[in-house]
Amino acid sequence: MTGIILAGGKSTRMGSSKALLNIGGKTVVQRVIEVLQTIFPQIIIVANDEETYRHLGYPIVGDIISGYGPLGGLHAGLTASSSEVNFLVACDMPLLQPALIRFMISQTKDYDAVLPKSGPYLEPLHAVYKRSCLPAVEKVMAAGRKKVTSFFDDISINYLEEEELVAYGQPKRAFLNVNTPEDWLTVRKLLQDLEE
Ligand SMILES: Nc1nc2c(ncn2[C@@H]2O[C@H](COP(=O)(O)OP(=O)(O)OP(=O)(O)O)[C@@H](O)[C@H]2O)c(=O)[nH]1
Repeated sequence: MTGIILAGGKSTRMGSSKALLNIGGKTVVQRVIEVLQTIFPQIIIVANDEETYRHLGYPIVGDIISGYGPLGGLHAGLTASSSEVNFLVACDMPLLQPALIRFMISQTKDYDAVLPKSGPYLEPLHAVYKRSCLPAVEKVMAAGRKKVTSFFDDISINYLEEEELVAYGQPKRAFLNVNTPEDWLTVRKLLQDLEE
């Protein structure tokens, strides 16, 4: 199994790289890696500025087709991966929970993807995608479609409701991501409280 970290974004709303925000001596992306390391023998970082992430010591691949946002990152990650089962995660989710991820992985049988829900919302950047998704991803990208969900009609998906997920952790907290300086204030406080 492989953990694929998406780190090819622009962090426009934050104004500086979200992945490199530091709290307690650890950056946000280091916190993502710390959790993935406990589960995945392989980790791939999909980023377009290799230098920023080289210090982390994991393989870095760039988008093969740029300008497609997280969908392009998924495409590059699945193409580089040698695993059937892949967990895709954004680089800005520092509160990941291993038990939740393990549960999601255990639900992959007979499906191309496992998508958790938070209330009515899908969490496509905290989801399992098998390599079997690649043809569908390539097809929508060839048609110029950029939404990360645009290939979902062409694959089989196991949707996991929040009610199922709460047995394995606190999904709302695990899905928290840091888009703006205000988000960072909230998440940083949460991390501080958890680590006190
Ligand atoms: N590989 C890759 N990852 C991307 C790309 N765009 C966004 N991501 C990643 O996808 C996740 C979600 O990205 P967003 O928060 O929607 O976008 P962002 O560009 O990082 O931030 P904003 O500029 O503020 O919208 C983050 O982990 C990003 O690093 C891309 O074009 N390629």
